[in-house]
Amino acid sequence: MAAAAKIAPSMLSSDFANLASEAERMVRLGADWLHMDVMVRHFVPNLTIGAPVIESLRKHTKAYLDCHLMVTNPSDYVEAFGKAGASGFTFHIEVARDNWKELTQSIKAKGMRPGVSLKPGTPVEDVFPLVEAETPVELVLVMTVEPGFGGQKFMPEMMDKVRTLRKKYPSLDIEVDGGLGPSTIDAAASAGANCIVAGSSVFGAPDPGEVISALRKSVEASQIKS
Ligand SMILES: O=C(CO)[C@@H](O)[C@H](O)COP(=O)(O)O
Ligand SMILES: [Fe+2]
Repeated sequence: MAAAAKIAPSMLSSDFANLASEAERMVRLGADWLHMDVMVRHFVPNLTIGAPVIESLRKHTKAYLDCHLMVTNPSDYVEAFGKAGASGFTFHIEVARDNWKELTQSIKAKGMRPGVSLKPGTPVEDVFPLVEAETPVELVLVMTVEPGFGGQKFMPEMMDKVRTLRKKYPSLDIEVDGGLGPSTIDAAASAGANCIVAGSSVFGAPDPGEVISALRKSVEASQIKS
């Protein structure tokens, strides 16, 4: 069975001063997940949010908090994110080549769904062992921009990675992140992505609900065709 469509507005593009009401607005407009970008000025040159913000937001929403950790030491964050109420914990393979097994197990032990992400320059084969492990990751996040900032241009050449993953793992959650919106969604959806992160295209739209439903329609239409 096809993995269900999950539309995940990236809260990086929201009004951080009103995070709880922005989250509530996204859920009301049809978001399935809320994508939370964690950056601490190493791995990427930007600074966003950490566990205290997840903990505060959790008090205001029951939504699935899809946490994308762009940090060099993800294992140091597992305990705090589990306690804070994160739902998914996605780390980068580039910084977890030696400890991904223990890391995945600890994420699960703390009650979160483990995911792995790969930067544009990282070959897709690098994540196969994690999907096939005894304790597997449950989501692969294919970066479609260089991580670090919202509002960048979608890299269509990353769709080969999505196609490869979808062919090999028919029911895996495959997430795409970076530059997704109404003009790029068909490429990602037809390649087989089912979890769609979208920041600037949702928050910058006059009608964010319309964008969320257009993203969902494209994923569902591609699934019917395949
Ligand atoms: O992880 C990242 C950036 O590193 C993303 O989640 C962005 O926040 C997506 O923003 P848009 O490209 O959709 O504006
Ligand atoms: Fe992200």
